[in-house]
Amino acid sequence: MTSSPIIAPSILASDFSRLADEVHAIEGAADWLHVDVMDNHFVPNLTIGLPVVQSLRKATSIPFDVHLMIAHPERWAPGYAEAGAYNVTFHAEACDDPVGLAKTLRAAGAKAGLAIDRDTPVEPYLELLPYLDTVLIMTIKAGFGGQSFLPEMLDKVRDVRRRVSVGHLDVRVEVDGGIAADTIEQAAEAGADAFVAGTAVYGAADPAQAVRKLRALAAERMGISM
Ligand SMILES: O=C(CO)[C@H](O)[C@H](O)COP(=O)(O)O
Repeated sequence: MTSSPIIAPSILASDFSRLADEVHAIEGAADWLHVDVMDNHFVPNLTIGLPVVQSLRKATSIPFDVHLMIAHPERWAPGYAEAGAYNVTFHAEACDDPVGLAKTLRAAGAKAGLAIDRDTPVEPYLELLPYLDTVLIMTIKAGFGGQSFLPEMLDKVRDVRRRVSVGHLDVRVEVDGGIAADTIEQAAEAGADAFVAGTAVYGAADPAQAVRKLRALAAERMGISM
């Protein structure tokens, strides 16, 4: 199955003092809004949490792609599903029972995603794909925006894509970190079909136009006419 590319701008790169306006700037162009939740524990950075997501949910209809870079995701992830997140992704490195948490998220009405950080191999998690809706391959070390894309992470993307294709699974293969006009095509060619972009979108003069350009580049490489 070939799916249209998903472009998910990361609000981490937006102006937090004007969060709702920043979201409205990409509405109608972007597919998902990527929401980076960091706890100053699992990663050294600290961003936003559930109250902000609950408030923002009322300000826009764009689907939320929540990326939990937090310890003990089993304690917090269901709250994001209940707050109306479309997709809730937690880290493999932080979770003892990924299948159990994925089932909980689905029961709460969300899609379930598993994130794999830079230094984590993907092989042990390939057998979990039937329980997942998204696999997020970090193309940087999780924790900060604005880092350089790591092309060596694309072997993980290829591995996941191969397993998804062979198993005829309905799983999005998402990449996050350093995705921009000069890197998105490599990621698409490796098999990614969902792309998080922070700096490349919110650092652009016209964020909506930047989203459209990224989607066109990805679609062309995926052989999809838009
Ligand atoms: O998860 C993240 C950081 O851990 C961000 O989503 C990611 O860094 C996106 O930002 P950029 O496109 O600027 O790299």
